[in-house]
Order: sequence, then C-alpha cells, then structure tokens
Amino acid sequence: MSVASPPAVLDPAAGRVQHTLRALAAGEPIVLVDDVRRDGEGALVLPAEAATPHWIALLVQHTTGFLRVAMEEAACDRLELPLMRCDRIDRFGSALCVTVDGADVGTGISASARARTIKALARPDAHPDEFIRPGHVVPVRARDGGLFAREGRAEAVVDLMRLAALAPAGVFSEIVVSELTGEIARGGEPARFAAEHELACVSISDFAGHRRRVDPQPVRTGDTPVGDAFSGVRLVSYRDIADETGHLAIVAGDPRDAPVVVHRECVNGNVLGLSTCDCGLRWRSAVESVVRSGRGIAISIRLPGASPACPACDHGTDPRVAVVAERIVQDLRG
Ligand SMILES: O=C(CO)[C@H](O)[C@H](O)COP(=O)(O)O
Repeated sequence: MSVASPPAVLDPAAGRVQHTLRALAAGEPIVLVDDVRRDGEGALVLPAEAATPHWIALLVQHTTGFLRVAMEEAACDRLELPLMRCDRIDRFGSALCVTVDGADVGTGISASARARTIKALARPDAHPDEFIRPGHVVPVRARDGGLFAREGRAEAVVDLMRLAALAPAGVFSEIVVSELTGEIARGGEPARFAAEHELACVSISDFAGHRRRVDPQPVRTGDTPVGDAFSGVRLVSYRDIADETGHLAIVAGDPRDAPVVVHRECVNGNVLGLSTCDCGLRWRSAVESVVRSGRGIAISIRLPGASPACPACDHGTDPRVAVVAERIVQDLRG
C-alpha cells in the first residue's frame, strides 16, 4: 500500500487529488472524506475493477463491511438493478439498489465472493443474468453529471474512477475507528488513518473543486438559425454546468467535417468593443469566414474569472479552452 507522497504543488488540494487519482489508477484503495454531507466521515474506496480477495478483505477489516458499489445510472439500468423500493427516502437521497451476488460465486458473502461480484459489476459487457438478487453487495446509483448533479459519495466515487481513466464503478465503505466500538472515522481521523496506512486521502469538496477546474461540462441551451440573410447558419449557445460560464458557436453547414476556429472571449475586445487589442477583430474575421464560406464552426469560449488583460491576452492558450472546445465540437457533431 504505498504510493509516492503528494508532490510539492502550489495548490495542496490539487496535489491531494492528483495523488489520489494516481493511487486509484494503480489499483489501490484511497480514503474519501465526506466533508460536504456527512460531517467529515471517511470511507475506503477501491476501483471495482481492482477488487481482489486481498483488497476486499482489507476493506472488510477496516470498515463497517457494508460494501457498496457506486455505478453510473446507465450501468444500473443495463444490469437491471432497480432502486430498493421504499416509501420513506433517507435525508441524503441516497440511491441504494437491490443487492446482488455474482450468479456463480457461492454464498456471496466471503471476501473472494464479493470481489468477484464487484469486479463483474464493473465489466462493460456484464449481463443482468450474471447476478442473482438479493445478494451481499449493494450497488448505488450515482447521478448523471456526477458531483455537478449531486455532491454525494456515490457521485464522487464514480467521478474519481472516470478521472483516473478506470471503469466508472468503485466499491466503498465507511472506515471504523475502533473495532471495539464500531464508530465511524470522522473529523481528523480519516486523514490519520490514511497516513498510518500510507493511503492517498481526498475530500469530496477538494475533488469537486478540482472537477470544476479541469472537467468542463458545456450543455447546449439554445440552437437558433441566425436569419434569412444567412441561410444555413446557426447560433448555438452553451452553459457550462461546471462553472456557470456561457459559450457560443456559430455553425455554418454540416458540422461533421467543418473546420473549427476557437476564440477565447476577451472583455476588452469582445464585450467592450475596444481596439486596445485585436480580439474583436479576430472574432469578427472568424465569424465572417465561417458565414461567407457556408461551412465551418466558430466557437467563442468564456472562462471563469477575469480575462487576462489585453494586449497580454493569451488568445486561447489556456488549456481549458481546448477542452471546452473539444466538448462543444463533439456535441455539435453528435
Ligand atoms: O449508506 C450510505 C451512508 O451510510 C449512503 O447511502 C451511501 O454512502 C451513498 O452515499 P451518498 O448518499 O453520499 O451518495
């Protein structure tokens, strides 16, 4: 259980997130602190695809042993895992599904049986008939949109797996401070547990902040023809649910093979119309070339926070511009 210590970075939260993602990518458990909803409770989290009898035994030893697997909504639907039926919903709106065992894992409760069930849940080609219900593993439905939709543990676990480039399913259970009392680790205890066991440790709020910075989510909010004089030209608007910024795309013709021009909005040149920089000119000529040729996509991206002061304007070199633009182009090309 040892992953190199977090590197010295300016932002300690970013360092903790990177350290955590590296540990998960290496198939190791991490500590996730639920500072948002549950008063600093700590849980051990392991990628479902990395579940082995060894790791599951370790989770059972140090946690409540109530092992849940956070999964995407589509996976729960595909594997026919309905929500547990209930008339009263818990105050956090947790989305626990019917329990499962792998169909061929024996009684389902041993560490090796649970490891097999958990690993199977993470397989993209798993079939509903591979599981019997009820069982000894609890799938939890993480909302689409992850932490942007709900700052819950299930969403944090699925987002962590996705950002670590793993199958989007993770097993988790709350750490207990002492096996004698069975009380849950909270406050400073989860971090102490992580240090003692050389595990990476991150809080849901650290991770949500990181996702907002690196994982833009532009959602289409409007799609209007520009007007008769510009037939075949559309104005498509986006709202970024990660940071509430807005972006625009001028689309002429079929977007599938259209050339793309990306522009970072600048307050001086594009909002105030000043000629202290060439941003106004650049955006106008991008739009004109798309409209005149009848084929192309011109995207204007607004980043959160103050734009760089022109003429030091970076003309789009901020790495977030490329990520937002790529997602908008993906959406336009469907
Ligand atoms: O069993 C639970 C808490 O004891 C929760 O249902 C489980 O942890 C899911 O977490 P969240 O509601 O934060 O997604």
